[in-house]
Amino acid sequence: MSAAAGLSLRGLHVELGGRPVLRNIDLEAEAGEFVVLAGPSGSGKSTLLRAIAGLVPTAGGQIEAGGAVLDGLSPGKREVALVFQDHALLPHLSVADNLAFGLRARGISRRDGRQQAAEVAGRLGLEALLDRPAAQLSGGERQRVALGRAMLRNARLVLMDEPLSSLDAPLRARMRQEILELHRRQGWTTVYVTHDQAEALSMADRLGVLVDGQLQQFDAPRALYSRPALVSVAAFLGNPAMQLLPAESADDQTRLLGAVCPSAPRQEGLLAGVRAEQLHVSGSRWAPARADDWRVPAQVLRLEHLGDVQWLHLQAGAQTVVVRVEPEAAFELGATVELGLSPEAIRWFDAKTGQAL
Ligand SMILES: Nc1ncnc2c1ncn2[C@@H]1O[C@H](COP(=O)(O)OP(=O)(O)OP(=O)(O)O)[C@@H](O)[C@H]1O
Repeated sequence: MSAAAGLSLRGLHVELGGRPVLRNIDLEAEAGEFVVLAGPSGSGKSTLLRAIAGLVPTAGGQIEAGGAVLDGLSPGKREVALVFQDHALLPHLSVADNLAFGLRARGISRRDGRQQAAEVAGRLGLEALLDRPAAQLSGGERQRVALGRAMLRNARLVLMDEPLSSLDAPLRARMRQEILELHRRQGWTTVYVTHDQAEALSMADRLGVLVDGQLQQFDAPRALYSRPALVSVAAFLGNPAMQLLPAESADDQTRLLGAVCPSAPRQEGLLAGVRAEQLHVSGSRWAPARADDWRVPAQVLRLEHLGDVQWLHLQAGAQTVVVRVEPEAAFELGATVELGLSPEAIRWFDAKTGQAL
């Protein structure tokens, strides 16, 4: 139904209320790619989508989709579909009328509009609901209608702004798959905004992390997770995020990552990034201590039991760290355990610049 199209942003700059909200954004997405944009609240994710759609003015840079420059085109001329978190449906209109909404403005007759709406409803499993008012739909059904609208928009590029955030967890997991299948079937280039870690890591072909209006890193999710280029990405991505331990400061910290880590780079002002699943602890089956570990005694501060996993919070010198252990592991509060770390698991950062070494 829709032609595939890539997206290219070059030096994109947006100011709102006299303040820069997006700064010098460069991003190239291939046609058919599923791009996810993640980042803390207020980092500019929605603004970036709105700028691509032509809903906020840009103060510099260029936006190209499918080889066509979009700057200067009105939103209606951009062939871009937007799917919002609240679905933007008209509650009193039927599913059919919601789907067909906007087709009339594009010169499509009422009869053709209804026929196209019925076809799309069939593909989304909504055919039995065509006459039902949108207000009487479940969250998942509403989400499907919003996706159906994007399909009817005949869009080259589809922008989704936290489309699943109002759904409960099991439905969200199912809709993730539905959205990915639809994206592939339709040949869309999709830019998907979320602050959900699981969505960002599992859905993206490539993932961009925005912090404070700047695109920090744009790469495959696995690369971002295991090799963050910046402290800002390390500190955002993953649940829990990468733990950043200062390597040079108080005596205790030096003990953790100086004396105990003989091959640590001899440089001041470093941060050692480690993930909870890369730390080892005596008494755990999932995270057993290994022979070549650097080791340090640590005290059990707290255990967080989440059903399928436990997070063990430890105090090691002045540092608190979290280790992932099996749900049945038993640790006594206040007990001393041995915390271990394989030197090769560490990702080193320059504390001043935030850059990975
Ligand atoms: N119309 C506006 N006028 C002035 N500032 C705005 C306007 N809209 C957004 N902002 C500011 O721009 C920044 C980015 O907002 P944006 O909604 O793009 O962030 P976000 O990353 O999508 O956040 P969230 O995850 O909370 O939705 C925020 O500081 C916000 O306050």
